[in-house]
Amino acid sequence: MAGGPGSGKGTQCEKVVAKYGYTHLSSGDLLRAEVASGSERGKTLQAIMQKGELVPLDTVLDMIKDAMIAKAGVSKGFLIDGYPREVKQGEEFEKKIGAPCLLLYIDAKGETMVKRLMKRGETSGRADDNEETIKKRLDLYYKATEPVITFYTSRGIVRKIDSELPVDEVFGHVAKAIDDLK
Ligand SMILES: Nc1ncnc2c1ncn2[C@@H]1O[C@H](COP(=O)(O)OP(=O)(O)O)[C@@H](O)[C@H]1O
Ligand SMILES: Nc1ncnc2c1ncn2[C@H]1C[C@H](O)[C@@H](COP(=O)(O)OP(=O)(O)O)O1
Ligand SMILES: [Mg+2]
Repeated sequence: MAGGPGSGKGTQCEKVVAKYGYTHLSSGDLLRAEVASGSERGKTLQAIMQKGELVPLDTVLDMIKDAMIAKAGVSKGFLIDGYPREVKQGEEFEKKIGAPCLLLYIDAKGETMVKRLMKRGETSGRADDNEETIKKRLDLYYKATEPVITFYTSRGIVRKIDSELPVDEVFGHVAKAIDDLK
């Protein structure tokens, strides 16, 4: 699942898991867990995330790969949230793991994403949900992540979902895209 910061990826992933039972792997959650562990590596990651930048490709890909291996025997399928964030990440994923069958592109306007993140920041406790970092994350999204969507569009696996709608309506479209796979 791809989309800008605050577009609603996490919200939709939770609903997909409830309905389909896929294994949800969020690169952001994996990174925040490493930060919460208090490790040296976590400290380095925290500094990068607080600035709204991308962490090194190898770090995040290794984390996803390890999480996938841990669940490989019992998973009904993997729902990956927040990865790839740049074309190179997609290429490396395919070399090391495999090709995705569907890319759900959760699309909201820039101003909507900013509003949602400012609101989320009131309670999230996330170091990156502040005005300055949000702006940087959004810029980086347009620069680095939108090309990922173009790349997979040329493969014919992208389903673009309008995320300006209420959560349940967005989910209706997400579920339709997943059901169309079957
Ligand atoms: N369709 C929607 N309409 C209104 N608010 C939404 C919608 N989807 C998500 N939100 C809210 O926007 C914020 C960001 O959503 P989240 O799922 O955390 O996005 P992401 O994981 O893409 O950053 C959350 O506070 C969430 O409750
Ligand atoms: N695939 C990836 N590559 C590099 N950095 C990543 C990454 N996924 C997450 N990060 C880092 C940088 C992001 O700004 C931060 C938060 O990610 P996130 O939780 O997926 O954000 P959001 O759900 O708000 O879009 O973690
Ligand atoms: Mg999220």
